Amino acid sequence: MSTQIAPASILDEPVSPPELKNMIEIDNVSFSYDNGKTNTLKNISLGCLEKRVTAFIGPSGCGKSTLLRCLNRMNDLVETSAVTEGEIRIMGQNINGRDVDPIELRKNVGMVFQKYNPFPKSIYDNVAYGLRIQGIKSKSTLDEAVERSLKGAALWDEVKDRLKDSALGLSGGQQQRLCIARSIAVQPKVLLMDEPCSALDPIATAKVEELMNELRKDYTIVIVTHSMQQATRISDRTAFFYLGELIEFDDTAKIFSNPSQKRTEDYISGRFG
Ligand SMILES: Nc1ncnc2c1ncn2[C@@H]1O[C@H](COP(=O)(O)OP(=O)(O)OP(=O)(O)O)[C@@H](O)[C@H]1O
Repeated sequence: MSTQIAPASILDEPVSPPELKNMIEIDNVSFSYDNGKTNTLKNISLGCLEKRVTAFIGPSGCGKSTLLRCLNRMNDLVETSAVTEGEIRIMGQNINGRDVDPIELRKNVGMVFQKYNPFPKSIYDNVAYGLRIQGIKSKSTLDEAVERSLKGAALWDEVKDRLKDSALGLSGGQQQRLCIARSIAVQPKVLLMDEPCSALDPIATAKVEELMNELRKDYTIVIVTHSMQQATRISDRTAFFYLGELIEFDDTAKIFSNPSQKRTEDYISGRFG
């Protein structure tokens, strides 16, 4: 079955070697926003391989962001919401267990949002923020972490001479890479990205995509994207959702060249969504 002409992957090693483990295990998860009256997510099971990029795709309202926010318990902020069934494990630990502190969880599971949201502080202070709230005061430790994180976010060369300037003076693409630097400064294991390029122009998008290829060497990445071209370029595996259900989950190359399900085929070929 041929679908659409998909652009080539930009990833260095797009294969999934069998020795890779699942960093995230989503095991038969249902989720409700309204005290269990209706389930927005229904019986979702999938695993996200460590140091690989998993893309969530599907039409608006299918539950991609909801599932992403379940992974660092951001949905806890909605009082009436809950995982009604199943379990999510990260590094083998049930993240909804009673002993899990969501603030601790979020140190390991960072998040980058659609609308870049630097603090109205200097570039340096933005990146150092998470470390300072962990109580780190040593200037040399902070300097080192700021440089490492900005290099890791491919922003160092552009800002190294103006670290004390306001982050709000950077371009949109630079602000998004600064937010990525802020997330990786605390050395999480997982990076969740909710449409990180949707507010960026094509050049800034290309930079963030190249950056993701680099970040994937150290982090497990889960990205929600509306762009099927982006999913093809930067993800190893893709999950297609529809009306709160996981319809198909497979290697990205397979999903976009030879999907098993008709609904996946219809979606990626633009017949709906
Ligand atoms: N805080 C909330 N309270 C109640 N319902 C919500 C909340 N957030 C999302 N929903 C509902 O849950 C469903 C799934 O929304 P979600 O944002 O996860 O979908 P999505 O696939 O990410 O959509 P989009 O691509 O448009 O961002 C939608 O019907 C939405 O209205």
